[in-house]
Amino acid sequence: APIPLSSSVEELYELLEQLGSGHFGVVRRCQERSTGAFYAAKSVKVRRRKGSRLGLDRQQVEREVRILRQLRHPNIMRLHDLFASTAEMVLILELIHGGELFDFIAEKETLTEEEAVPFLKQILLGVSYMHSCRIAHFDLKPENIMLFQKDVPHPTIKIIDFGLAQKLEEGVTFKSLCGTPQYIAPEVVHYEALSTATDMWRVPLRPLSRAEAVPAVAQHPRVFLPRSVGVITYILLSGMSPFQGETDAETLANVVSGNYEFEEKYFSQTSEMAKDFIRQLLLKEPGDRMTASECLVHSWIKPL
Ligand SMILES: Cc1ccc2c(c1)c1c3c(c(C)cc1n2CCCN)C(=O)NC3=O
Repeated sequence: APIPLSSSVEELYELLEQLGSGHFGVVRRCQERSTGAFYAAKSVKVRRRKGSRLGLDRQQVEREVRILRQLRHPNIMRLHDLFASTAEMVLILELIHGGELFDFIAEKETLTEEEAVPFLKQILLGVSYMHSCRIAHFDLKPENIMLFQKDVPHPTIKIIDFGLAQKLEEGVTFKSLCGTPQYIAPEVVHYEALSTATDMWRVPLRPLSRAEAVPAVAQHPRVFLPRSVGVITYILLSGMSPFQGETDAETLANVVSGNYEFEEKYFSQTSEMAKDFIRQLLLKEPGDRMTASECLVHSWIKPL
């Protein structure tokens, strides 16, 4: 019998329980029939017609796939297979068992510096690799940082969900919707040049809907570092968000003014090196922030 040109995902994979759903679509555990191996199947409804509101833009999903195909790093989830039909696309992804870093912190309240540094080092390795490929994630936040397994002494970090990622072409300015800026970076608010730093400046406000996305001009940036590693570090060590205000407006004002502090109540046990690491990231001027590689050799991350 002729080999079918394109088979449906169900022919090759048994779809199992739902693992999560959100703007990224629906994620289910699945098992490859031929090998018995388990994966995550992320199915995304794509628009049938240009103008329709339902589903995501096919180009956007195709961009995610193109980007995932370029990335091969132990701290970035792997794309295993892809199925596309007129109504939906199914990405077969590496199955990550340990859940979100966010939940892991929630269980522990806060992490000691000894626990936080190994996580941050892996995030930085994944981020610096992605940025060296000139790829910006544009939606990096604790929900998108998962643990490969969690009940092990040294959990492996996996960065997931490149649904909003962009390839920063050499010298090319591209306009892009900065997706859900759950963390409004100062440069976004002021419509200044965005870059990989913007990709990472992330202050966890309340989850905003995609509709609240702020159009942003992402320009060809110098590849430098994101503020969000600073924010994520602040949260890992204190359980608090540095710019959180009573209302989103207040949080935004704090973000734009760049004012935050190390409250004694939460930081009395924190080392000067850890605070210096955070200070060198939570800088308003994107160009002043450490780059990922600079972070990796900061005295707090790289012991002498
Ligand atoms: C065990 C488990 C539970 C929830 C999962 C996943 C795995 C998961 C996975 C992925 C994505 C993009 C989202 C996922 N979600 C949705 C929540 C992500 N923040 C993925 O790429 N591999 C996963 O295992």
